Amino acid sequence: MAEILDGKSFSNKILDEIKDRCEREGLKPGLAVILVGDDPASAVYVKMKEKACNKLGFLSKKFKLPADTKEEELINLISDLNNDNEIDGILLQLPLPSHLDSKKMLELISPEKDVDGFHPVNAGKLFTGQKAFIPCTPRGIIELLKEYKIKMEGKNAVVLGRSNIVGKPMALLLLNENATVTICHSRTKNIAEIARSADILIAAIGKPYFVSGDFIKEGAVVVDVGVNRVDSPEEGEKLFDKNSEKLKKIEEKGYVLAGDVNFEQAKEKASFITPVPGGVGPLTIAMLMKNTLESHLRRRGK
Ligand SMILES: Nc1nc(=O)c2c([nH]1)NC[C@@H]1CN(c3ccc(C(=O)N[C@@H](CCC(=O)O)C(=O)O)cc3)C=[N+]21
Repeated sequence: MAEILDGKSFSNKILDEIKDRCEREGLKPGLAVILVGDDPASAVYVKMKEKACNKLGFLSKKFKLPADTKEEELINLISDLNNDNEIDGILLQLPLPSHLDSKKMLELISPEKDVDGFHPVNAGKLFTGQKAFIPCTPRGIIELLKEYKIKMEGKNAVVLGRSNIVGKPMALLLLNENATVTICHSRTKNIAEIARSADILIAAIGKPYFVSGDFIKEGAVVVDVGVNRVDSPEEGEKLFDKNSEKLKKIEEKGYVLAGDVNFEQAKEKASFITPVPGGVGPLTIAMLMKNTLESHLRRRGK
């Protein structure tokens, strides 16, 4: 039976440390969050980022733009924020409505304020091993593994998923920690078999419960990045056990979060596992705050 990697408690510890430091040193980092359109999940995430800012005493500026925002308006806002001295971090919440080109918009954010680490300059610096803003989710996972003293050096790490936001930077960070890294994706053959070779398995594919128990080697460390919303009872019945709490949640809340990993099956084989919710998600927010503090310090030459 696996030990839980408690991302929620660890992220609270990180947030407390940031808060203490800001109070001690009289720091007030500023984060701007841009939300375009009215995707309900995005609204929830943006609210969580605002809450974290308030808790830490950060300056928080939120920009809620309508779904039909013109490219030019977004360009102007990003440009204003690049020049706003109170702002240390700019986060453009993804996904954007389809008429806006997210690659193009992300490139307009000053790399010095790119606390998401999505700008090609930061991605390139990570690639070449220079100091850079590291994308929050993979950074949080590395810190979580270190917190639990999980050795990465020489271990077989398998990353499921190859996105620019999680999979690719995750693989590079594990490589930096001297793991032997394999990346699997939608065209990979024998994905379960490759996953079973993993000492450390990172699931970042975005399909609820894709990773079943037979993807997992006995004693593996399993990190679940999935935050899939399951909102129909029919889909819930296919995924979860009849008497699962998750089925009740769909009725109560209208949806429930499911990871990429079938937690009930995986926990029987893994040595450590992250839950969903309460695992990687909260760490993403904590790392965003950490990146924003670091940006603030750097911009002030500290
Ligand atoms: N520019 C940009 N940067 C992002 O970092 C970004 C983004 N766009 N778009 C969407 C994804 C998703 N994301 C999450 C953050 C926190 C939780 C989180 O804290 N989840 C809680 C539960 C939240 C709930 O109940 O819905 C948990 O897992 O315990 C999840 C997901 C950041 N993202």
